[in-house]
Amino acid sequence: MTSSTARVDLDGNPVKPLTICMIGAGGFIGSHLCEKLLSETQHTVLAVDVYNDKIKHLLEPDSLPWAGRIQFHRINIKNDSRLEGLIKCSDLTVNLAAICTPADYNTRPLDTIYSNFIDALPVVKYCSENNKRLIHFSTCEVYGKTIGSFLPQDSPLRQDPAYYILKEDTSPCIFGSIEKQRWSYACAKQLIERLIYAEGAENGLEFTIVRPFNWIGPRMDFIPGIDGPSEGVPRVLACFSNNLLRREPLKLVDGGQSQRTFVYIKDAIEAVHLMIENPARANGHIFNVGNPNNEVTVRQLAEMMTKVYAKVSGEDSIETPTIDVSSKEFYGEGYDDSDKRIPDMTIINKQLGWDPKTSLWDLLESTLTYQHRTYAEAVRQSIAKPLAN
Ligand SMILES: NC(=O)c1ccc[n+]([C@@H]2O[C@H](COP(=O)([O-])OP(=O)(O)OC[C@H]3O[C@@H](n4cnc5c(N)ncnc54)[C@H](O)[C@@H]3O)[C@@H](O)[C@H]2O)c1
Ligand SMILES: O=c1ccn([C@@H]2O[C@H](COP(=O)(O)OP(=O)(O)O[C@H]3OC[C@@H](O)[C@H](O)[C@H]3O)[C@@H](O)[C@H]2O)c(=O)[nH]1
Repeated sequence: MTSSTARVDLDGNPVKPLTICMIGAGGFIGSHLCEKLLSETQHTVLAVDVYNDKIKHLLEPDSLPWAGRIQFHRINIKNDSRLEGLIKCSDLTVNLAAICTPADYNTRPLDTIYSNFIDALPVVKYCSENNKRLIHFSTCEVYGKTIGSFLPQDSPLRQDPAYYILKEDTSPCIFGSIEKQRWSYACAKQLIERLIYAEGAENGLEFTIVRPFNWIGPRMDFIPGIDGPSEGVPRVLACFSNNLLRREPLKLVDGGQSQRTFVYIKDAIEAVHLMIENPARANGHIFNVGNPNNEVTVRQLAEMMTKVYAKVSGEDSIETPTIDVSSKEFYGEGYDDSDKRIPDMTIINKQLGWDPKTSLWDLLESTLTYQHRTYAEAVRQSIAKPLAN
């Protein structure tokens, strides 16, 4: 539903309709952000991406209530002179474009570094030179490993939040050695954060940096062999969904001992919406966006997804629901992992009053219902095909 009433910001001031240049709009987060902005605001989106499959439902047909408020520009930001013009005619640029799947970090480190640092440079430059506001997507991976992970296994300090909670303004960024190429992504993201921060300090760039902590939900990544390459390795939600759809054991990398906090995409998009409409509260800040209450080990995530999938599909789970696999076998040489990621929420709570709401069980239930509806039949057919030939 398109809102017709005047919107107000958190301080009661009217929000005027903005033109937003959204780079990477065709991806997982971009598709949800486009949906939100089109259905609940009067803002206009200039959607930039090389793909538009995930936002096709927003672009066609012309009779959609928001027709005229979204334009798709098929642009590769690596080499397209149209980008500056789009940034110039927008009030705000949101940059989501990146290679951001861990399977690429150690196997395509050059592409990863170029995508996350070099390709983002012109975006920052055009915003700074044209006095345009920038919301840039970084990552929780900039924190790397926790301080606690370097303590002896039996140290009581490991239980002390001071050794593991990740705070925007005080936590260090702790990466592995250079040959652990996993950190190519985090390091590139860290450097672009530092560059944006410096543009703010020296040239007055109005910026906000977002550090997402494992946002998950419908349309995340792809199902290998269905809407992505058969040999592709997406992020964990899609890997486990693929295993469940194919009735294969879920693969636990190095025993699935790493811990993550997962936040529902729809909760997280609320936070970005608040940043967009409250520049006075968001400018100059780096925000963790995650759900500290949804922490699990990867093994626990696998177990919960198995239970939820059985419920939503009506199929019993297989006899051996998980198997262990080494990280070398799964990701190849140079993989390394973040041990634990709990976001401190003080800053976003104080500035924007935002809190995540959805429990892990509930967000998995709605997400796996979507995965089942969207993919179960296609997977069934792809499994049946080789037998028929
Ligand atoms: N999803 C998460 O939990 C998460 C966590 C941490 C950080 N992030 C960051 O958020 C951003 C968006 O992530 P996502 O999960 O939506 O990923 P995604 O891969 O679904 O979306 C990224 C989009 O950028 C586009 N893109 C990449 N390079 C481009 C280029 N050169 N020109 C034009 N378009 C290009 C891709 O086609 C894709 O549609 C990324 O910067 C990522 O690093 C996401
Ligand atoms: O099939 C799988 C896939 C993944 N995993 C494990 O599950 C954990 C989470 O894996 P993800 O693929 O979601 O990736 P990570 O959480 O490590 O990094 C992500 O976090 C933040 C973003 O910047 C990126 O989207 C991505 O780098 C890792 O410990 C990984 O080793 C499995 O055990 N099995």
